[in-house]
Amino acid sequence: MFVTTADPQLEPPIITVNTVLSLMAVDYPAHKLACYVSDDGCSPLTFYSLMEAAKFAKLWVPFCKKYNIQLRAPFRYFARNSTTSSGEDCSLEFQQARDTMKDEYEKLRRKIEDASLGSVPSNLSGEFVAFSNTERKNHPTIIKIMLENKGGSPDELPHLIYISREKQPKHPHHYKAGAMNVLTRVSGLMTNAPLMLNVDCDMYANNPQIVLHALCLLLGTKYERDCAFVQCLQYFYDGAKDDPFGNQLVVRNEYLGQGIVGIQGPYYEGTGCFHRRKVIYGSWPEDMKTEKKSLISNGELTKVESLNGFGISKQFINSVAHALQGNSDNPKDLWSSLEAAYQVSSCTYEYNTDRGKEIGWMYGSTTEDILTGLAIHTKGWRSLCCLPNPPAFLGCAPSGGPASMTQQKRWATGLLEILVSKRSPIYGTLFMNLHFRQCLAYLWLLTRALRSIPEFLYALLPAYCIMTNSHFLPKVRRK
Ligand SMILES: O=c1ccn([C@@H]2O[C@H](COP(=O)(O)OP(=O)(O)O[C@H]3O[C@H](CO)[C@@H](O)[C@H](O)[C@H]3O)[C@@H](O)[C@H]2O)c(=O)[nH]1
Ligand SMILES: [Mn+2]
Repeated sequence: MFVTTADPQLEPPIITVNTVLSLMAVDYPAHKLACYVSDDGCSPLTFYSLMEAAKFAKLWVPFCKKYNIQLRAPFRYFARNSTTSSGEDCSLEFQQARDTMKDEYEKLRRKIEDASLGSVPSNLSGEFVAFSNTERKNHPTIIKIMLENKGGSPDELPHLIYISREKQPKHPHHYKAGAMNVLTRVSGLMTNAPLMLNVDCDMYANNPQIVLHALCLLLGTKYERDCAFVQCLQYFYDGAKDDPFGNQLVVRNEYLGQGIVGIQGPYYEGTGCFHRRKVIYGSWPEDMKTEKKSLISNGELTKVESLNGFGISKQFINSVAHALQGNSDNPKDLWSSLEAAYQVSSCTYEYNTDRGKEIGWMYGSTTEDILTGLAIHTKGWRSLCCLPNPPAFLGCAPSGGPASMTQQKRWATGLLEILVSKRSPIYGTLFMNLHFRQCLAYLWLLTRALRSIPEFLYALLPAYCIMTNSHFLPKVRRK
């Protein structure tokens, strides 16, 4: 489970903390889960908040599981009116536990708030030493194992790991796609799960059974090739009524998103998505039939050319071999892979590899999600849509004009970049395995910026007609 955050000002740590808590508490055996938080802001505040959250999680997760709480992001759970909702335990014991939990959450919230007002921790010592003399865009890698699941007691929590990848002004960091690639490598070394869920820091898990739902889809298909990833369509909480800024993606989700399920499947939307690790490592659907035995012998990648893209870390390449073979090779403890994890998070690790071009999260567009999904569909993979009730994840859409406009501009630019790049869907249909109708669905999305011209002219038309006293619609005739 990957959570990305980039800026503690724009994305307040309390929101990230809630997302992490909701993920830590999902209904799934905890020793099979690990939560990795990527912090592109290299912020001691984010780290401090997570440290406090890890302590709170030890109370919160058992509480949620014991009383089968449905909403496991505390800020949303406690924001509802204080009377118990239907289906919830009414016993005195539960009420007391709930009140204690509310107090504890309030303490956590206050600590984080105080920390963001003052500069906490005031002296960067102890756990925080790594953050001294760091700048947002110029600092070495910081990896902190915050919780480790030793696989013993049933009450244990998933692993929780904090990563702030190395950044240097001279080296491109590729924004979120870069962060996702580092997360993929580090998690490959540490836990190497065959499936990866990624969410934005402001998207909490709203349905505690979501992992089970997604697994049913991923494992329920007859052939793996039928499903490269499972996308839970984006829904938002407290969105503005009637979506005046169009950023709740109603059309994309309700109509197009569900419509293309019948072709090759939904777009990858950047959040709320379960990916197969193999697919991210560049597997083709055909590989699933032949198992690609030649690539691997004794669990080691053999062909030199197949190493391209995975870099120089031997330990990482081994983990890739296991992932491609479908073996689980959970390393015994997280600490043993820490050194290699630092190596693969360096900003030069990807030089001379195919990362971002052939494998991993794709570089070259600010909407790396659509580009990555397109690259997967172009290889002939399908994807599936997961729409459980209640919705799987709920996110936060910008509620004001300027923020929405920045977001729309970024999306429009990113989509246009894909349209004119050599990875455009037209190329994918003509020369690769993208289905024709899927190509049309991508073109609808990618031409979004171009559509603004006729839309703008259409919007000007009424004003023009009023000024010139003409009309563009047929006149209603009255007798
Ligand atoms: O350098 C960066 C920039 C962003 N992010 C993270 O990426 C996510 C999405 O960024 P945001 O600025 O919030 O973009 P949105 O427009 O809200 O996100 C939508 O659009 C993005 C593509 O532009 C997708 O990646 C997202 O999943 C999708 O929800 C957030 O968790 C950020 O913390 C990073 O980790 N590093
Ligand atoms: Mn966002």
